[in-house]
Amino acid sequence: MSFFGKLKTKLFKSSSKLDEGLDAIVHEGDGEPDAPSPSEPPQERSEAQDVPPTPAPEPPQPPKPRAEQPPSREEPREPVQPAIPEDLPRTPDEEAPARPGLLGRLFRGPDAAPVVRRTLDDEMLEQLEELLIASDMGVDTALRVTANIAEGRYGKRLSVHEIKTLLAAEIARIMEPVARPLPIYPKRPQVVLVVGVNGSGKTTTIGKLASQFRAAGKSVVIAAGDTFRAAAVEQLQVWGDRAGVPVLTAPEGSDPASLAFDAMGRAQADGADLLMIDTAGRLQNRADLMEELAKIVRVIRKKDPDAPHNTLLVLDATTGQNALNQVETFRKLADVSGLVMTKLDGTAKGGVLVALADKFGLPIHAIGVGEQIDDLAPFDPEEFAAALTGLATDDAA
Ligand SMILES: Nc1nc2c(ncn2[C@@H]2O[C@H](COP(=O)(O)OP(=O)(O)OP(=O)(O)O)[C@@H](O)[C@H]2O)c(=O)[nH]1
Repeated sequence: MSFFGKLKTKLFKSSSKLDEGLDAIVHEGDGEPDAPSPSEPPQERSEAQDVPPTPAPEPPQPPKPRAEQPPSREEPREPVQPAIPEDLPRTPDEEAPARPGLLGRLFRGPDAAPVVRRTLDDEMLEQLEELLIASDMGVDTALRVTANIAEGRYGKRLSVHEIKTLLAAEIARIMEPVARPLPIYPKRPQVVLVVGVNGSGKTTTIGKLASQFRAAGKSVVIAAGDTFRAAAVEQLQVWGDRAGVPVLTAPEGSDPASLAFDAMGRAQADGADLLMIDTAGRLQNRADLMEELAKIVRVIRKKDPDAPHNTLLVLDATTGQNALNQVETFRKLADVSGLVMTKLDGTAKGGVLVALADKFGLPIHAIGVGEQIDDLAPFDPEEFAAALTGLATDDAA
């Protein structure tokens, strides 16, 4: 509940864009209110025959007590479900599902507005495609999603809620295979190399992950491998202090590979569970960066031939389609094993995550939904799809 509520709130911009767009599309066409039949509840209950057959609809949940209702945008903070793997200790309330209940939707009251529907035709499909492309889903993904929505429904009359339900199901289907927490191996230390352009949120993500692993009883060491930016090192130290994790640093301008080697030695000597290595993100000189990353990998392999065990690429959601280029670039620079998408809060570009999943199929380990230490959550496709399409907002109404 808590995470769903927060994501819903945080993804407000993305969902409102799709929300408003879908609303406009349905109302713009031949959208006519359906005559309410005596047996039909006032809101959109006839959708059941049109919602996609897979994935299966969520079972109805009882209505939540008032205190658990999603927060208003003004409400300051709400705990986010940790992004670390599920076999690590969790607090009980994290398991709570968050689907608003069928009853909640049924009991909207007799005064609810009549349902407006529009016939699904070429023009409407084109408008849907454009809307999805404008939401940063990318052309290929937008076309495929729209085609899937249209299949078997061409000529049928659909309401906004029905389209959102179909869209959310399509998005969740694309995202399902990539939603995987950071794998944890029995190997000690498990070395996690963190790469990404400057400002993407690497430092913050390392701090958040370190904090979550610490809270789960794991010992963590951080290496401040961006030795060219004193500010980056300082920032990492602040995050390390917050998380209660040692941060190994080296003088400005010194060789990051040498720091990584020392950090590996320290992590081994300490019996640390995890070593997270921050790296520089200067894409201006790709050859240098590639050599730097390759050297880090070479030296840590002297101590463990299997290291790094994970190479996390941190991407900033607010860069939209540019995130796709960054994945392509960093896959050439390093053996990227998974993604973390930051800054999904307050951006209208969340759709890029769908394009990334569709195009690369790389695991999405976690998403950043804020600047605070607990603002890193596991990636849940259904919650994300509901939040992105505005379905969550509907349900909460
Ligand atoms: N709103 C929001 N801000 C974030 C999130 N993650 C990181 N930030 C902010 O993004 C900015 C850049 O984050 P950093 O962690 O410094 O990024 P970096 O990749 O380490 O950048 P360099 O140190 O320049 O290499 C900071 O102001 C963070 O507070 C997030 O999930 N949401």
